[in-house]
Amino acid sequence: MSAIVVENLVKRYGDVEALRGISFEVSRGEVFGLLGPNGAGKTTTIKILTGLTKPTSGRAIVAGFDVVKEAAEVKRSIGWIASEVIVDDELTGWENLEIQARLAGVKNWRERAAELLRYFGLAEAANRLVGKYSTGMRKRLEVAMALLHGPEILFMDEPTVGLDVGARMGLWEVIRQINKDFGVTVLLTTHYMEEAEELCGRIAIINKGRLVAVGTPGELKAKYGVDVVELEVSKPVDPSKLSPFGEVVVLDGRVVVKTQRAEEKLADIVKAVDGIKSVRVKKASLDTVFINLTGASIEGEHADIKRLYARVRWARR
Ligand SMILES: Nc1ncnc2c1ncn2[C@@H]1O[C@H](COP(=O)(O)OP(=O)(O)OP(=O)(O)O)[C@@H](O)[C@H]1O
Repeated sequence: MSAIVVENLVKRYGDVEALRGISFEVSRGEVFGLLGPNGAGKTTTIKILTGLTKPTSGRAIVAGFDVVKEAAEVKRSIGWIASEVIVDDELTGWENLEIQARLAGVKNWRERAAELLRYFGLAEAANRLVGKYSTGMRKRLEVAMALLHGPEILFMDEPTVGLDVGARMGLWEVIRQINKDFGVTVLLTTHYMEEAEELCGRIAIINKGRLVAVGTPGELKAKYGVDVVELEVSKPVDPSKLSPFGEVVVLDGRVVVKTQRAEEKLADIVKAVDGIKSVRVKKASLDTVFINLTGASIEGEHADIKRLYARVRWARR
């Protein structure tokens, strides 16, 4: 049986059509990634699947239960980790787990909490204030809290945003381990292609509320991979000068040329354009699949920090 079935999901917020009819399935035991540029509808999808908001139309079945008609059963079957901080710094790890147990109504939680703390290497730190934990320890505690009631499916909305490289890779390892050891199905959203490629068996790419591709990283690269030449320009560009080299997308201050064997064409491409400030060539990869399908470039670290602050502000509202 599938862990998640999404059928023609539509979500409107007033005039904004956040989801325009998306459908996909996630098998039990999969690590499945939802990828898409800002505003694509990733968070909206997760909110519907976790029962935080209702779809305008369409249907979603999570762990065998309808997200609208059987919301309580869905809640019991899933765990949810947001990118914004959910642990309380002024409590110990153990106390955080206790609060989670009470919120989720977990009986006999003490044994399970002790087992999870051991599993995540936090047993010795259990009675220390979380404010004194390292980032990696906090993340492991968050995962322990989400697993306390024994969910079948774990939803993670941009789980590694704002983490440094070490903590990010540590969390990847945790996700792989819990998937293997507990058989938990994971649906995560991410902006990082590397993360999707490292972790996800299959990936769905969403753009402007529509699902534009789904498959394993290998399948997506074989089907949609292109070389991308990205030019940063100081003057407007006439796209017809670049069209002999491939498909041209003109963005704000940037031009993207989607092509094959980019290295052979680079000299001619550069000659055809005035006012080039910088040139970047990306060989076919999941990055270029994403650019090809969404026209969006991948966000850099700077944008990442801005996103994190925006999310923390949002979480505090
Ligand atoms: N509560 C809301 N009210 C009105 N519009 C909303 C609301 N929540 C989301 N939207 C809009 O719906 C669209 C999809 O948003 P969503 O947060 O699902 O995208 P996302 O892919 O998660 O983006 P991001 O990566 O930036 O978080 C956006 O246009 C957004 O502005």
